[in-house]
Amino acid sequence: MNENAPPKTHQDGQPLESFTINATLVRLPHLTDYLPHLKPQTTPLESNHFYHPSDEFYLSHSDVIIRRTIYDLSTTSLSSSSPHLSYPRAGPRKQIFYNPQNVRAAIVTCGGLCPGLNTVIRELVVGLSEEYGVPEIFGIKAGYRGFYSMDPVKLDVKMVHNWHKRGGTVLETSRGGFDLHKIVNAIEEHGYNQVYIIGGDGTLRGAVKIFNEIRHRKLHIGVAAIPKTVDNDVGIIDRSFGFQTAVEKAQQAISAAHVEAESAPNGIGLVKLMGRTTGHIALNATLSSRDVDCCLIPENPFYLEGKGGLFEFLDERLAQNGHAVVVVAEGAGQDMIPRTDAASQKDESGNPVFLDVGVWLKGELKRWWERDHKDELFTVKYIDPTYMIRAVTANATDNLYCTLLAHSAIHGVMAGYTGFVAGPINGNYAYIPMDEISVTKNEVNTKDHNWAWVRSVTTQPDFVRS
Ligand SMILES: Nc1ncnc2c1ncn2[C@@H]1O[C@H](COP(=O)(O)OP(=O)(O)OP(=O)(O)O)[C@@H](O)[C@H]1O
Ligand SMILES: O=P(O)(O)OC[C@H]1O[C@](O)(CO)[C@@H](O)[C@@H]1O
Ligand SMILES: [Mg+2]
Repeated sequence: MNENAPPKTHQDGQPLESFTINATLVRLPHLTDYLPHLKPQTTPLESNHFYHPSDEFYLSHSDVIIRRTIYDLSTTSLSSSSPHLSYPRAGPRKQIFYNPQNVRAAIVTCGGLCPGLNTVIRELVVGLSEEYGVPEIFGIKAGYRGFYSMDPVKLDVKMVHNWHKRGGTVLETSRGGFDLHKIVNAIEEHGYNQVYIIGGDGTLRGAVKIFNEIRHRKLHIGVAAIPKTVDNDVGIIDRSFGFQTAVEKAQQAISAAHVEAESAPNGIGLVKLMGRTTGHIALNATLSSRDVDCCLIPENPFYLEGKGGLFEFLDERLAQNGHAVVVVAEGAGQDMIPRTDAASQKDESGNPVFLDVGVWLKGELKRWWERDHKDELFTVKYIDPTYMIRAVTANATDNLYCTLLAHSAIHGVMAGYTGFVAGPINGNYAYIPMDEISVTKNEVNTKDHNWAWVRSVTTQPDFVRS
């Protein structure tokens, strides 16, 4: 028998040419779970003269998106134990669970800025007003705390018409201030019956609590979240909005670092990029730039001294090329930086406050050169673009993405779904239960091809001590 011959069957004995996946449909919470007498009505899209809905236009329970599309047939059991999950496909439903005329919608943005926030707000307002004829839409100011401590802003289509051309969030945002009972009481008191929450992992954890409390109180209020994180650290979805814009913006900093480094004897250009606990921005900016000699991310701890360390690598690179560019994600190397100020280790949301790895690394590089190469010229130019990569207008791709996210969320809430997140899975828009997505984390997989590609492009060490 030829052991190298390709197998004819996979693990379950099915022929490789045709196989069956046993997928489970993830159930989304629906208003009728706790309001069984709620009656549906026909969507106003039927009579919207811009639409000519056919049966294919509408989606139903049977339209699903399978989460996982990549399998190794020789090792994966397709039919049994581990469930292959599928999610409801996002889009308009023929039957909705609101009279749009009675909808009072609230929109809130929480956490850090991200390119595209204003586009999502704009499209929520435009979609609710123009597709469904919703008369009352309110913006909650300054994140979660705004529900109970500030007056809302009434939003209309005219007001938001050019918001997609602005960075930041016109509604303002903040960290901290999550008080569950005050928030849900305020939602009830203001009569909001649809709540759209735009935010990252922390925001999603808060949104789950809001949804659970609303369900506990059996209120006719739909809650949808739209995942926002410039770090791209939310799991399940393909990527988060604004991430690509941030990667694009980071190119300017890397190019400048490269020019500075090239223009000096033994020049090092050091760029710190956002990425609290994940290195997606640093990784993607490195791969798209190709000027980078070494990319340091939290998922792949590095060290400075000795064999296989950063200094040895840079020594060789400077000897070869006369310059080098290092990109470091803000969350990398934190365990090596001396920390003295115990008081400010958490921000208002409870996130760890990081020490400046760029400033620290610049100091370490200078100390190293002074120690080992005292008589040779050397310079480190440190560029920290921080907020410049996120406080910008979304690019065209992200603007389109934000538009589709907002419209997906509206269709889902109108259809009675609640406690869900709208997001793309394998290029198609799906509804994902909030509690499921809130516990996921999208980290850089240092075992996959992308990270190997970074290593082969930069030829940097793997920082595994031998
Ligand atoms: N576990 C939690 N339960 C309830 N609320 C939370 C929780 N974690 C964070 N929040 C609230 O969510 C809001 C945003 O959280 P955070 O500042 O962590 O930003 P984020 O949503 O993770 O976005 P990003 O990290 O992209 O800036 C804050 O108001 C915070 O108080
Ligand atoms: O200074 P702020 O607004 O708290 O935000 C900084 C953090 O927010 C993010 O942009 C998103 O989590 C991180 O990359 C960064 O650490
Ligand atoms: Mg976060």
